[in-house]
Amino acid sequence: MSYEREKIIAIEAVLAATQLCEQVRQQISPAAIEKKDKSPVTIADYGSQALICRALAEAFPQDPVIAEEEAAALGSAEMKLQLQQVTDSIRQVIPTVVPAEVLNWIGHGSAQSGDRYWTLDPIDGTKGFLRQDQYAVALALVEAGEIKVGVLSCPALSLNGLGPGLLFTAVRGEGATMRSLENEASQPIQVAQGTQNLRFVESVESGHGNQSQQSAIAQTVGITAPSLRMDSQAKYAAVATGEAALYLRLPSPKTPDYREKIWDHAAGVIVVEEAGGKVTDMYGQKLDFTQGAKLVHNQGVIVSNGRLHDQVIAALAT
Ligand SMILES: Nc1ncnc2c1ncn2[C@@H]1O[C@H](COP(=O)(O)OS(=O)(=O)O)[C@@H](OP(=O)(O)O)[C@H]1O
Ligand SMILES: [Mg+2]
Ligand SMILES: [Mg+2]
Ligand SMILES: [Mg+2]
Repeated sequence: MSYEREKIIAIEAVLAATQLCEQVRQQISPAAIEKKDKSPVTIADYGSQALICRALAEAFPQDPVIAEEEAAALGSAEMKLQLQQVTDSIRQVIPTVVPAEVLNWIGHGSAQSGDRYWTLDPIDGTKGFLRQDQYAVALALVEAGEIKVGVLSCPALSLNGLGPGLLFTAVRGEGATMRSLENEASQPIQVAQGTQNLRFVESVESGHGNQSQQSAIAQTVGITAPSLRMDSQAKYAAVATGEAALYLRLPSPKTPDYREKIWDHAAGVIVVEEAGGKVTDMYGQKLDFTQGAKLVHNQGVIVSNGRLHDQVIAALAT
């Protein structure tokens, strides 16, 4: 089956959401709102989710969407001002929009599961976004547990003389491409082929991984250079383009029972796989996208150029 229409709609929606995020970011300091789990969310996270869910609901009304943000939180009485700000940010794209519609669109992303579903992280790396650093808008289509389409926008990323502002797209069996956000011309991308000057990427936030174990494993497989620390699924883009050979995300000793969320990975996974790389959990198992919002059957995420993969899994087993 061809996924041409899905790809076109997904790219268009992610580009519109990216523009909204960049407009909010360019205001001197986008404000953080604290969620129930103490993690930050901003006007732009909600605006991005509203725009993308609206586009998906219109084009693919039957498809469930499993997205990060919840409408209930933004719809509460004490969030009236923030809901108005989200509505205002969307007004530039949809002049007639009213707050109730915004909540409906965000709520469209609250599906729990589906055989065919979309998964969306409206801003991945919200902490990076707030620091004016790396973040991503990440959208993927999953069918029967297999990721079929991934679109990943990295508005603050520059690579190979392109950017800042890159868009990565992958369709199962068709390869992965990269383009500038401004220019439609795209080029195929490929993971690192050689064995020289290899680097690895990891999260900026030490609480999202195990940095000491990550550097020990990298050294065991011959990577001696210090890690490249990056927020968001921009780390997957770094591996997919050969900028890094490995992305290590091992469970943090502070949150050993944490299970990864599907929207933090799906788009990045297909971009890396279609660029010739490999993604598994820390035990070498495939990530299982059939269990709803969380990767309940997996722990840790290992993303590599393929070549290094077995060595990393072997090092983790000892
Ligand atoms: N304990 C723990 N372990 C692993 N992952 C966690 C944990 N807590 C949160 N998160 C998720 O991390 C997402 C951001 O990951 P990053 O790798 O971009 O983190 S970092 O900003 O570079 O530190 C972040 O995504 P966003 O909320 O979309 O920013 C969270 O979903
Ligand atoms: Mg978040
Ligand atoms: Mg995320
Ligand atoms: Mg997010």
